[in-house]
Amino acid sequence: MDRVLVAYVLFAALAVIVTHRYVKHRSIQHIRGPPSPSWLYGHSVSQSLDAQVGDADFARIKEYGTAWRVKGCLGQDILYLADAKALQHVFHKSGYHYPKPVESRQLTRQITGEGILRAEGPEHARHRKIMNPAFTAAQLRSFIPVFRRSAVKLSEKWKDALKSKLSDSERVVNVLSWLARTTLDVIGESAFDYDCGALDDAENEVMAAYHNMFTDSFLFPSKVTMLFRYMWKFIPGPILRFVDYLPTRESTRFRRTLKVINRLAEDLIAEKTQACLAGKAENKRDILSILVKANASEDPRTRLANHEMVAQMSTFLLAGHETTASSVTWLLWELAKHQEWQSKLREEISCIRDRVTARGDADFSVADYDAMSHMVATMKESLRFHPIVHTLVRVAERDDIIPLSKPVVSATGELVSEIPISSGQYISASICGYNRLEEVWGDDANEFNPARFLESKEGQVTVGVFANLMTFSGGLRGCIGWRFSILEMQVILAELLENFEFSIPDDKPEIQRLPAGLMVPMVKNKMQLGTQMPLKITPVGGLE
Ligand code: HEM
Repeated sequence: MDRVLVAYVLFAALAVIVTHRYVKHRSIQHIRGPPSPSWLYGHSVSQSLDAQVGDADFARIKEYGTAWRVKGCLGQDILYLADAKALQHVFHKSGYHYPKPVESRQLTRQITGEGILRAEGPEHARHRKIMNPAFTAAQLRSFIPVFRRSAVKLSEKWKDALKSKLSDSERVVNVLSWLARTTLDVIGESAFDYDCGALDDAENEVMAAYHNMFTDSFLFPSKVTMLFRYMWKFIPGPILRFVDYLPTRESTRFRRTLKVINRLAEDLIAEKTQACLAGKAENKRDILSILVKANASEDPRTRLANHEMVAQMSTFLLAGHETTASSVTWLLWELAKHQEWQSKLREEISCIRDRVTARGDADFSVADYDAMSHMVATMKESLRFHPIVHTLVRVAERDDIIPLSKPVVSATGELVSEIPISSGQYISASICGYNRLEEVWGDDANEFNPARFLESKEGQVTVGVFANLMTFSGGLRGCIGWRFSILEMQVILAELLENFEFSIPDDKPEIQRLPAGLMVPMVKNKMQLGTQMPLKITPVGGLE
């Protein structure tokens, strides 16, 4: 039965594709790109097996320039862009005319429900308007004690563990897993005023629901999965929803996760709504209380429905914990390799600590964290070097012309400084590619060098929300949580670097950047152990 259905869907899709190609008028055939290894799968298989995320894009930029053509399934042409002006056009200047394609929206719905990440156009604007009050500077400042509590707790857990671990090999910890537990506790408390308890219990329900979710569902998809996802664009929306219930690897995993998260979110929303109605939520600063209040004061026609509020919460839990944890993880790895920068950062933190003590304060303020200029520069450099969302996919809603900052050479040898495209054209924004462009970041763009961010950057085309990187994306769909994440990273890093030294373990594990939805670290030949970043930690000042 399943096979007959798949054959039917394949046939119908083929008919639509052929017709669509036939009437398509703006071809991007003149844009150069690597030869396709297979008509059926294009480059999808090789890309999903990337040993190091980004390497294929870096090589293509060298060969073809900052715009190139890659083949998807069934001969689909995908336009890859790393060019600053092109990205500015797509993400900043085109409003909602480059929505997310059906495949991304379907997967996002399965992971988070009908929340902001999936919404488009006026629906997205409505979500964003109600969520914005939860991300003001004043609101974020109020989260500092929450960030600090979890960072200090992590630090204490490590100190306790180290007391009994005296050999070098025993002092190696998987920093990614510890940081994911830390950031989950942070987002639980700041978003819901709820203690996820992840640092106290690695097996707790919420942590277990998310554990390895990206690798279980996105890493190394099968060829059938790739073809199946490609077909989604030809399936009417109401029918596509049935994908949620299929017994596939990813759908099963998403259902399991969302069931746990939705139950928790529903209980908490009911609790907060009651508190709000009873006038008991005035002093509450958590994101959910703010959303409930903002939603209550909205015109009923523009309010978020209950299922959208639930989806918002699963979005925060998901978008707000592994992202920051992974980014801090990559940064600590770089510091373990660049000991000179690590020492510099520690000296800087110590200097500011003296200033804080001299003025009689117990802890750093936002201004103190911002005064740690080497730390901020290192964060920018690490986010540039390791963008955990390495690619963003969009589809043109109408015919358009995409401008380029730097012309590319066409297949017939002409210089192309703008690319006409048809509605329906798939665009892949190479975030990792843009973040490494020599014309934007300098000749040493492929080296880790935080010093580049100590100098002011002038004349760049505006692209991203933070340090002009594409790491948090940009424009009206840029990451709403970027300031939250930056402040959280500052607090965690200051705490950890003040208390621990990080170094590469003696067996020098080879770290791979793998494409599992997010860019995840794994150790070569130890993939069965899941995502990990083993680093050796030593208390500052040595072991007691
Ligand atoms: C280093 C950490 C983070 C990175 C690299 C990151 C990156 C991104 C990127 C690239 C997008 C655009 C996604 C797309 O267009 O499909 C995005 C959107 C989003 N992020 Fe983040 N993010 C981070 C942390 C956070 C945190 C801490 C939160 C919440 C507290 C958050 C909440 C969101 C939300 C709600 C969206 C959807 C925004 C919209 O569509 O309007 N993110 N993020």
